[in-house]
Amino acid sequence: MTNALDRLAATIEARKSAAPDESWTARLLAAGPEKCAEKFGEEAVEAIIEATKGDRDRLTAEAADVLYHLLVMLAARDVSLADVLAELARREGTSGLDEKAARQ
Ligand SMILES: N=c1c2ncn([C@@H]3O[C@H](COP(=O)(O)OP(=O)(O)OP(=O)(O)O)[C@@H](O)[C@H]3O)c2ncn1[C@@H]1O[C@H](COP(=O)(O)O)[C@@H](O)[C@H]1O
Repeated sequence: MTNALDRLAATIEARKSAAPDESWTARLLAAGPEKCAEKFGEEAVEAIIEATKGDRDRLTAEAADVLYHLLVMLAARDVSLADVLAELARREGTSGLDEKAARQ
């Protein structure tokens, strides 16, 4: 059984071969990775604004936009949701402080 995020990632992957006039995702992917990254940034800023205001429903909606646009940006660079989940799994059981030290 798949969850909504898995299904969304599969839909986005399938849109790589869809016509841009039939799908928003296909249009975004056709515009290139830089445009996908720009849209992700815009949606992230909108989520930040709602987080500072404190309206739960609006933040929830913006967070959904952020997740969608994150997956589109990753797909544009051929990074899969499975790749990201594997990286998160790798970090399980380690302290965030250890991870921070490893990056320095
Ligand atoms: N989750 C989403 C989703 N979230 C947001 N968006 C679209 O993202 C677009 C950008 O949002 P904006 O607020 O920036 O809208 P905008 O003002 O029209 O954009 P700009 O003119 O400012 O560039 C909007 O057109 C939204 O409809 C989404 N489009 C698609 N999905 C999912 O992707 C699936 C496939 O969609 P299609 O590829 O369109 O078939 C859908 O079934 C959904 O599950």
